[in-house]
Amino acid sequence: MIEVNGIRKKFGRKRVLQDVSFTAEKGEVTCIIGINGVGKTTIMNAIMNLTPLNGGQILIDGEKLSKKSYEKITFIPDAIIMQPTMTIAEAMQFMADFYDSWNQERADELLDFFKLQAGDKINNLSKGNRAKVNLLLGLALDVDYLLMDEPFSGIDIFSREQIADVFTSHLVEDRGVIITTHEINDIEHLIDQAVLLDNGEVLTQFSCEKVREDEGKSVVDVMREVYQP
Ligand SMILES: Nc1ncnc2c1ncn2[C@@H]1O[C@H](COP(=O)(O)OP(=O)(O)OP(=O)(O)O)[C@@H](O)[C@H]1O
Repeated sequence: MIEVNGIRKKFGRKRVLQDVSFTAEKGEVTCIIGINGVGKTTIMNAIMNLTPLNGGQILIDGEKLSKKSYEKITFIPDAIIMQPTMTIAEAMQFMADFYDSWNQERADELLDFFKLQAGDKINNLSKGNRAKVNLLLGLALDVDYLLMDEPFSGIDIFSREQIADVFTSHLVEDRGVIITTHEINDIEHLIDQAVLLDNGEVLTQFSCEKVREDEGKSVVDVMREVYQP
């Protein structure tokens, strides 16, 4: 489990995270929801230990963040970081050379799943296919937790559906996934836990299935109540 306990972050005088706490379990997709600029990326960076905090702490499976955390967790940014002149096969080879946790079998399966051609140059791919390659490179790592910043942003409906399908497939399996979004509509069906952020604070965290079953509400219904009381 990833436990975010009361984290605080200031940039200069600006308080971006006031007191943020939530948990993300293995085998679940946890979605951090909030408008632009609310601090979602800052939270992801904090979990990856890429930004110093002004308070609070983050535990992964009960342990404080350290270099060892990177064996358990990976961050999939919202844009591909590979050289655009590389082919998909070259990008996969680069990852295989760099990461011990690279799982070639899963990478080949993902290539198939997303109907990508290994010989295609990243430069020549559509935005949707680039997003799929980006996801492939992250999902092919054998790590327990995957962090993704806005994986559906600016992608056409068909690519979005294919990307959504991977979350419910064995390719994500029992791993823990944290995604951020400011646009919940298309992905509501694949998230297990929702964390609603505003003004640098978590307004509420809830199980989407539980509110659906107990109260007959969708995530958007809860968002309306919380953001527009
Ligand atoms: N390195 C930085 N220096 C100064 N301010 C920063 C820095 N990084 C982020 N901020 C500010 O912190 C706030 C939160 O930024 P963050 O990128 O975490 O928001 P976000 O919720 O991910 O936004 P978006 O949905 O637009 O990606 C913003 O007001 C941003 O301008």
